Amino acid sequence: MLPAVVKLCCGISYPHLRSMSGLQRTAIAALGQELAHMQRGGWFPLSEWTSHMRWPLGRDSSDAGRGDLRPIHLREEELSYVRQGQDSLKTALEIVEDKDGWKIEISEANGDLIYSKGLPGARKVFRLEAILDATPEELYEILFVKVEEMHQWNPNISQIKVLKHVGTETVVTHEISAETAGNLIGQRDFLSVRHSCKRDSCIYLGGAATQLESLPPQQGFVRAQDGPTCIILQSLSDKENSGKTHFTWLLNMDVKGWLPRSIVNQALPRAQVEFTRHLRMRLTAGPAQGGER
Ligand SMILES: CC(C)CCC[C@@H](C)[C@H]1CC[C@H]2[C@@H]3CC=C4C[C@@H](O)CC[C@]4(C)[C@H]3CC[C@]12C
Repeated sequence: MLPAVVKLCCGISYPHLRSMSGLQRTAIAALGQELAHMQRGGWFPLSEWTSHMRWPLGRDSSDAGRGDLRPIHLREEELSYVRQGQDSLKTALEIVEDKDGWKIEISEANGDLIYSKGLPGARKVFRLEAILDATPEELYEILFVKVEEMHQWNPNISQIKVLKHVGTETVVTHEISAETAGNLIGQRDFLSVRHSCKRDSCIYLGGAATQLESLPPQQGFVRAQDGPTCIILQSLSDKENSGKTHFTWLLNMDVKGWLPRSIVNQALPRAQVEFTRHLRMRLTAGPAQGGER
């Protein structure tokens, strides 16, 4: 019965589907994938993920500077990374947008503020709020598009590699933090799915730990987990702040290993302060090696 109904619906909607573009096409391709999956006997409730297709992929998300040509035949594995990315962003935004229970952890002389909050399970998350002298697009370029260059301007990161691109909004990355003098936690590696989404005057970056068969935990490294995490880049339009960005960053990290919680809870907000300091230096100095900003 269900396949017959689906066939009937497809017949009726075929002319409309042909004229669709951008996100609509991706959504339809995703639906096609799901139906194929169901047909192969791997049924799982559609509603579990269709809710994410509408959000946070808003009407603008297809144009984060990347045109309209999108792969419409995502493989199931790739689709799963897109879903993980969207889910991480959604979960992280829920944490950030819940106004209860935040307390100021660090207040910097330059106005940057870091708040913290305990989540169920005794984990503490940190939220940095800062104003940066760059547009959201410039920051998106530095933080997402050129993520592999991050070690050039941030000595706390020793390497970031993009292992997989899924469309233009989702990547799987392998990150290795540096063994720096001030870092009591020691070197870590991370395997993360990172997802971007543009809506109105905001660009959102989400991320969470993921798995990749070809990159199991590496010998000699403690694999930490970053996320669900997000960065919100909100364009400021008032007179004195025009061209600037309100930068919100939720750090939600399980550093793993055997470490006293008090050490971890001091190191994480400090890592945020450091990160922002280097980001500002990158903004004033431009890229480390040639090229235009
Ligand atoms: C304290 C120790 C364990 C870690 C210190 C380094 C931390 C601060 C580093 C390690 C990996 C880094 C992340 C690597 C990749 C991205 C994706 C990018 O789009 C936004 C920044 C973001 C999210 C980085 C934020 C800073 C980060 C979390």
